[in-house]
Amino acid sequence: MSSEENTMPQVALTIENGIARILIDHPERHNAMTFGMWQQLAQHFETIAQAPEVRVVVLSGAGGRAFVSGADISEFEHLRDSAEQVQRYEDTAQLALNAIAACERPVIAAIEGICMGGGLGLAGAADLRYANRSARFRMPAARLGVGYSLHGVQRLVQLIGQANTADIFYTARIFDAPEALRLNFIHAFHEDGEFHAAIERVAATIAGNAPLPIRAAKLALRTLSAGHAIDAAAAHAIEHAVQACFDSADYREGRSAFLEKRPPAFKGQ
Ligand SMILES: C/C=C/C(=O)SCCNC(=O)CCNC(=O)[C@H](O)C(C)(C)COP(=O)(O)OP(=O)(O)OC[C@H]1O[C@@H](n2cnc3c(N)ncnc32)[C@H](O)[C@@H]1OP(=O)(O)O
Repeated sequence: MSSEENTMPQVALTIENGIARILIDHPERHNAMTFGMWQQLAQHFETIAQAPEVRVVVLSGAGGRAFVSGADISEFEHLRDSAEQVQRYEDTAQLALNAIAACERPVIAAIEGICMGGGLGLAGAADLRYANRSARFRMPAARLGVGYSLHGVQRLVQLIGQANTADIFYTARIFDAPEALRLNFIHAFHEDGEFHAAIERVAATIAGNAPLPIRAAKLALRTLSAGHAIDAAAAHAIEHAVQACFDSADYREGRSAFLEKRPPAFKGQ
């Protein structure tokens, strides 16, 4: 038995230098998400919500060959053989995906290798998606006979459009990183040997920027992507978040740093 086979599937969180790293760790199944892993993922976002020092979250897969290969199919027999069980599973996965979308800090999906099924959903819930050149993408629902939730389809439509979503769903074909970029699913891909450094650079850049304007922008983006008219309460919440930027010490720091030709040091206040 290899050391990989001894690992317990888990989702691990570490926080260091303003960067929260969430590692999907189930490499012997290409980081397939078990029911327990969806629960752990949601819990980590609760921890992050209570950790004001976090400026950015990086979501990645262990082992170097996969980001996430989707839901763990070996559990389907036990967890998805009645309508209630399917609903419970969907609700649990949805809770984790909503936690990513609702996180006030930007979430980066670092897609190294396989990104399929629920892995596409997971990456799609993040704010930013970067892949390595060897990454492979697929929406295999139609090859497996599994249904995909309305939210999941909606998120893909928002990212890659209705026609492309239909294409990748109906054909269930594998596509590569250049095509994922062309479809607008990812922002960029990097050569395999440069991938980790590229992720570190973007995470450090975001962590060094002022948190309040980022928070206000994420709130606005999230409200706009809800797909319905913005009501007065939502508009007020966004205006409030924008105003908080102008009232902040970081705003003064940003202006001073610019005028003094030095890098800014933001405190998130
Ligand atoms: C609402 C959301 C629903 C979903 O997400 S449903 C799941 C959607 N995902 C998939 O359908 C992907 C399934 N996996 C594959 O098609 C293949 O794997 C890959 C193309 C990703 C990789 O192929 P290769 O490199 O040949 O590896 P390998 O030998 O197939 O995989 C190594 C071990 O990993 C297990 N595994 C891979 N993906 C999953 C998964 N999603 N759930 C459970 N197990 C998985 C395999 O079975 C195998 O296991 P063993 O070594 O015992 O033969």
